[in-house]
Amino acid sequence: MTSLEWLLLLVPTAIYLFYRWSVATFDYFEKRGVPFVKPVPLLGGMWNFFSGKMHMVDAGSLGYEMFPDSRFSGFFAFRKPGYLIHDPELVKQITIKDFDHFADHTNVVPIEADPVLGRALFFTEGTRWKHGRSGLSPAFTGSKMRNMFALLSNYTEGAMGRLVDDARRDGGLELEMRDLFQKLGNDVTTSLSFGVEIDSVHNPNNEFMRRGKELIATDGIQGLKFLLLTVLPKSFFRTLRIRIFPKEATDFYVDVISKTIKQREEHNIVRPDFIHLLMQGRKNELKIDQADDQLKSAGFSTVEEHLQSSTENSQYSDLDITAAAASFFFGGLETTTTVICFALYEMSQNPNVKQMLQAEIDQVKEQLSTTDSKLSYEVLQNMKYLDMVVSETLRRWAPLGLTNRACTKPYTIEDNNGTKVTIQVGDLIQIPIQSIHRDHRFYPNPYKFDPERFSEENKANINRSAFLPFGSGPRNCIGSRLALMQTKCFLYYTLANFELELCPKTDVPIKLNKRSVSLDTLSGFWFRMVPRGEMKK
Ligand code: HEM
Repeated sequence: MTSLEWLLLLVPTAIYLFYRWSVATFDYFEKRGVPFVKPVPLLGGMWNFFSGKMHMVDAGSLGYEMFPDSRFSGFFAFRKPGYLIHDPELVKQITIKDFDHFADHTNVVPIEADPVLGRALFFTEGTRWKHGRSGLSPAFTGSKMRNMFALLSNYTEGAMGRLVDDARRDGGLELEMRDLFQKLGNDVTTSLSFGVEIDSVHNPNNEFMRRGKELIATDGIQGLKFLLLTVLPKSFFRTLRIRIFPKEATDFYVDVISKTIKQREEHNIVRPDFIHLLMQGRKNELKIDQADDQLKSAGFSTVEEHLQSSTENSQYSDLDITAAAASFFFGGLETTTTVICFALYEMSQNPNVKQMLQAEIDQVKEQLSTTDSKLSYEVLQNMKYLDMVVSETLRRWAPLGLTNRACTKPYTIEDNNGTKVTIQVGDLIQIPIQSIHRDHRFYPNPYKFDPERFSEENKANINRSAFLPFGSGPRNCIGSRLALMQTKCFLYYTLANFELELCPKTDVPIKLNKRSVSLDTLSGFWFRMVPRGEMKK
């Protein structure tokens, strides 16, 4: 045969074999009698996201809408089959009671590939995770949050004061809220996690802001790597030494942490932040406080810690401390910014909610000024309407609309029609937080923004298994208290200082950016900020 004839034979054969390989797993659910979302060759259910048809969370939760009567359905992440768990009681069983069958998240980063991300809690597995979680959890208790509150509150009060000055000087400010609260969140996280104070609103090009953006990027190549972590074997990243975070960003943070620790040790500096707590941790001095019992709740949405805390033998290296601090950035910045932006947007559409919240804030301000005191952690936590608004925002606009688990021990589940299947080690599990939060069976009129759902009288009717903004079980969000404290503090000072008017640049109703991995809008959240008492136009 001539070369051309070989080519004509081999190319179609290779294409055919590749096609057969790409669809080889697609009979997985049919064989097991599980309803499933029809996959597209090679991409599986990801096609709906890659083609721009759906947001990643909607594409991943499609089975929930398609099979409302099933407790679970099947999906394909590329070629890999996975189960979407619809029934909140089954979610609870998997994440709490039978946690030892689903102890890991699916995206595990080997430390040989990425020394920082591989040590960050969300991306660790097995004993490394257990050790890390029980060591870190004493740093997130109510008393530790209360000790950090002054740093957070003083910064936020100062930042809002500077914005009021800017607005007075310029006759109002027109700002995009995601950008603004990312800067404020970046400054707070840098202060609490790295012990450094910055002002990113007035100095947006500072290195912490630049590096912080690199850390949290979930688009482009970094985003693709995160996606591939779910479906490719860990050995792929380990063998090829594929980093997720850029090396320069990692080196920058390790250097900052090492210098800060050295300086604090040399000069006996104590600052109530995470570095201090983690330094205590490595000396086995980080303990649960007596006050923690009373300060357990930071509001309706707080999740409980399931593991026994322990800092015994926490041999934290500077790299471990850097990884913990970086993971707070990664886990906390986008998520808290999202809640604040959507809360402000919803209040612009529901002026009665905004008025009630501002009335509560004004009352607190008044009480504080008569006793000449400052806002405290306890006072903030006692603000009932603020808690209702934050809980409803977390329900309506859950920042992480999907979370996952990897099966670590075989597990049998049964559907309403009696079909039983055994989930095998390594199989993917997705938990559709957003779909559950928007299901009329749990929340009547689910698309209505209605903080009254969480009022004293009504909250007893909420099915706690169907409220999952911070996930569930031992792998729930370790930072829920910090997230709630920061979100409430930002909202308090924003609404205490400003009237916010939505600008025409922002779409109403809001249009989501389907290409974004996080919950983001196409046109941003543009508001005109006018200092209170100066409304004009
Ligand atoms: C409103 C803000 C936040 C939301 C909605 C949120 C939500 C979540 C969710 C849904 C999970 C997965 C839970 C699961 O799989 O069951 C998670 C995990 C995690 N979050 Fe958050 N989070 C927020 C803020 C924060 C903050 C401020 C921090 C740190 C300072 C943080 C650190 C983490 C970490 C480290 C994990 C992994 C825990 C583990 O695997 O053991 N998050 N978060």
